[in-house]
Amino acid sequence: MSTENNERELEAGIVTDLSGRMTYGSYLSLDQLLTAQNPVSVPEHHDELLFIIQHQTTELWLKQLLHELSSARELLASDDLREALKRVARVKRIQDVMTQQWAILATLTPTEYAQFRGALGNSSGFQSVQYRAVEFALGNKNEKMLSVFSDHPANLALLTAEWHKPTLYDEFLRYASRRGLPIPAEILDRDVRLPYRETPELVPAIREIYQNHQQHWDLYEACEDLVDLEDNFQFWRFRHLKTVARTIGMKVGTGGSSGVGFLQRALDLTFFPELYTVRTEIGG
Ligand code: HEM
Ligand SMILES: N[C@@H](CC(=O)c1ccccc1NC=O)C(=O)O
Repeated sequence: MSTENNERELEAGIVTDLSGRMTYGSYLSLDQLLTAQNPVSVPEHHDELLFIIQHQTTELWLKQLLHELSSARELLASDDLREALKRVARVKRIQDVMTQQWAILATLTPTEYAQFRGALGNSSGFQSVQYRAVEFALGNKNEKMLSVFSDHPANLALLTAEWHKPTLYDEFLRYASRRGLPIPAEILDRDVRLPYRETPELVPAIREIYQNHQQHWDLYEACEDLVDLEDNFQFWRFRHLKTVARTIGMKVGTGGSSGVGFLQRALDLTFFPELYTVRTEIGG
C-alpha cells in the first residue's frame, strides 16, 4: 500500500547522532576505499573508472579466496575435512561471481578501450600478486613468477611464502594418506615449490575413492569439490581470454606477452590432474 506523499517515515528508534561512534563508513574504511580509484587517462576517459573498479573488485575477491584457501589447507592439515569443504564451497561461490562479472567489462568496446589503453604503460594483470598467490596455492607454482615482484618487497615476500607452502591438493592428498588411501610417497614427500605434476601412480588411489565411493563418501565429495574448483578457475581464465580477444584482438599485451596466445596456454594447465585422468578409467 503506497503512502500519500510517497515518503517513508524515519522510525523513532533509528540512530542519527553518530558523533564519536563507529559508522558504516568508518567500519568499512570507505574514505580510503572510495578514493582509491585514480584514472590516468588525460582527459579522463568515461570508461576508465569501470576498468579500475572491475580490477579492484576482482582483487578484493582474490583476497577473500586466499583467506578461504589458507583456512581450508590448515583445516585439512588438522584432519577437519568437513570444515575444509565448507571453505571450498564458499570459494566456488566467489568464483561464480568473479566469472559472472566479466559481463560488465564486456560492455567496454575496443574503440573505447583503445582511447585509454596507451595510458596504462606496461601495467598488466600479469603483475597481480594475489592472482599468482591463488595459482600457487592451487598448485601452479612457477619460481620464475617471483621475479615480477622483485621491486615490491611486500609482494615478493607474500608470493615467496606461498611458493614454499603445500598446496590445497598437497594437503588433501596428505589427509587421504592419513585416512589409509595408497598415496605414493613421491607425492607426500614432493618439493612443494615445484609445479604439481601428474603422477600416474596416484590414479589407483583416486579410482578406489570413485569406485568404492560408499566407503569413502566424504573423500569422494571432496574430489568432486576440487574438480568444481578447477573447472571454475578455467571458466574465469576463459572469460578473461574472450574479453581480451574482444577488446584487443591479437595485439601484444601491455605486460609484454603475445596476448591471447599466451593466455590460451594457461588453459592447458591443470591443478588436480589425476582427478580428471580417473574419469577416463571409470566404467572401463
Ligand atoms: C580490457 C580488459 C583486459 C585486457 C585487454 C587484458 C589483457 C591481458 C593480457 C594481454 C594479458 C597477458 C599479459 C600481458 O601481456 O599484459 C593479461 C594477463 C592477465 N590479466 Fe588481463 N586483461 C583485461 C582485464 C583483466 C581484468 C579485469 C583482470 C582482473 C584482475 C585481469 C587480470 C589478469 C591476470 C591475472 C593476468 C595474468 C594471467 C596469466 O598469467 O595467465 N585482466 N591480461
Ligand atoms: N594487459 C592489458 C592491459 C590491462 O588489461 C591491464 C592494465 C592495467 C591493469 C590491469 C590490466 N588487466 C589485465 O592485464 C592489455 O594488454 O591491454
